[in-house]
Amino acid sequence: MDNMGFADPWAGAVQDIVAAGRRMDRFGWVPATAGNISRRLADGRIAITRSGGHKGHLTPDGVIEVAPDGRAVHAGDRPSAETLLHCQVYAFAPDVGAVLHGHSVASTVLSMAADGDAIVLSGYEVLKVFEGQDTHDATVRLPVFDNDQDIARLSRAVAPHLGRMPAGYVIRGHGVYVWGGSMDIALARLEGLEFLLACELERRKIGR
Ligand SMILES: CSCCC(=O)C(=O)COP(=O)(O)O
Ligand SMILES: [Zn+2]
Repeated sequence: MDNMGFADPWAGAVQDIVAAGRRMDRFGWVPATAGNISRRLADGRIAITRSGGHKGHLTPDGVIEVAPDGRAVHAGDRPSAETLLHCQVYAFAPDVGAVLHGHSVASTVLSMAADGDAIVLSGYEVLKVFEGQDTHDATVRLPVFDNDQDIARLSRAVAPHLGRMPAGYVIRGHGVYVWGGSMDIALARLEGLEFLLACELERRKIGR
């Protein structure tokens, strides 16, 4: 039995991914076929969404297995185009159990408007959703990487920064990557981060 009561851990991971997709869709973070979602099982297997489907309407068939190097375990399966970005987080952090990628309006707009290579979040109570933050009186730097259709090259740009990302990161004009020890933790971080980005967007609209 896993912690969700599933006798088959793979079925539990699939269910986590299907439910996460629905939740992200409710917030409007996975428009059209955008976004991708993965889960690492206790035995090291990685479950990830197939490329191209709507992540708010996933069925168990929309989730497939990839090896740690990102290749599909079963011939003919086409995993997310961004699988390498998930696998690099799992390789870097053995305690991570879920990785989420969404395309919200706030992350897309703010990353395109960012002057430098980060979005800076300061003074918000919700910063406490991130590991190591226990006060609103803090500044969290959300790194912004230039978008790249070459995902292997993009993953190489991200790699040196992975140890310094309490809130995940943003790809410019594209979306966010967030992770956590479990799917629930990853979702809570994504929700917290998206709340903060929405606040930042509103603040800039009113110019304060
Ligand atoms: C229409 S979104 C373009 C692709 C993308 O950025 C994305 O997140 C979804 O790609 P996937 O291959 O995981 O479906
Ligand atoms: Zn994407």
